[in-house]
Amino acid sequence: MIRKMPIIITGGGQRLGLACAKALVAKGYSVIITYRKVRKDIAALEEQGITCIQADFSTSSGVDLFTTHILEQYSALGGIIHNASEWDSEEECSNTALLMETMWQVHVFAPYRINLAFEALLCAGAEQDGQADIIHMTDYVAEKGSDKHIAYAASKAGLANLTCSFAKRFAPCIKVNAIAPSLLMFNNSDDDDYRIKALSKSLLRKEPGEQEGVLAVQYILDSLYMTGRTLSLDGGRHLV
Ligand SMILES: NC(=O)C1=CN([C@@H]2O[C@H](COP(=O)(O)OP(=O)(O)OC[C@H]3O[C@@H](n4cnc5c(N)ncnc54)[C@H](OP(=O)(O)O)[C@@H]3O)[C@@H](O)[C@H]2O)C=CC1
Ligand SMILES: Nc1nc2c(c(=O)[nH]1)N=C([C@H](O)[C@@H](O)CO)CN2
Repeated sequence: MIRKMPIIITGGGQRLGLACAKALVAKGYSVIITYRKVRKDIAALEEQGITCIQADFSTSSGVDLFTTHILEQYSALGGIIHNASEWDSEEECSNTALLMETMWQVHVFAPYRINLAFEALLCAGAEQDGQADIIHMTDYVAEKGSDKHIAYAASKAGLANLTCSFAKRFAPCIKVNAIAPSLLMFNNSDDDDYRIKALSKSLLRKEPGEQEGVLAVQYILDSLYMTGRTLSLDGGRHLV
């Protein structure tokens, strides 16, 4: 069932967020994306009728600016997909206090504040469409930890926990679920050795691509009976 109410995708300027935005608008959804850096795809998205809002969630004021803008412009929402994310490691960032602050800010503080701010809009959307959705993009390492991305993994664990709390708080009109990929797509900067090692971590040994994440989003949006749960997209990594 296609929602009439707009769905917000944060971090929609590239990769998974961009793929989700294109897939949903192609199916007839009304889509809003947030982006931080101005990228080549933004103009094309606007031509497709996608509302593109610049937002930086690395500060509390940046989150407040975004929520205020949406509350002024919209009276109902069909959903929000918290996809925006920084993937920084302790190796790359010597200031580990700042690293943990940033990870927590983007992956926990921002989704927490945005979910609370948009509760009434999402309930109004559920009145129109029959249901509304919050989807948190977490990560396999939220459960298992990561020795190279400690702050990142901890913040994704915090986001995973928000899934349970908001599912309880917002039921029955808003479903709240998570998607936990292990590997969806590499970054251009990933060298061959890194790629070979990453592929060997799962049973299926493949880089599925962003469409694997798009499929999971579509499943959750279509589901009538899933909330407080996580879809794991990990190629059997938990059995290696
Ligand atoms: N790619 C993968 O294999 C995996 C991905 N995931 C998760 O899936 C989701 C999508 O992954 P992927 O597409 O690779 O994500 P990206 O690394 O491409 O990040 C998505 C977007 O987040 C935005 N973003 C980063 N920091 C901020 C900020 N402070 N404020 C606002 N926006 C911000 C970026 O915007 P800009 O570029 O404009 O700065 C970027 O376009 C993420 O949550 C990720 O953690 C989990 C496991 C594996
Ligand atoms: N925000 C991001 N989070 C993650 C990314 C990414 O590119 N951006 N990539 C991964 C890796 O794919 C990792 O799961 C395996 O190499 C994890 N999170």
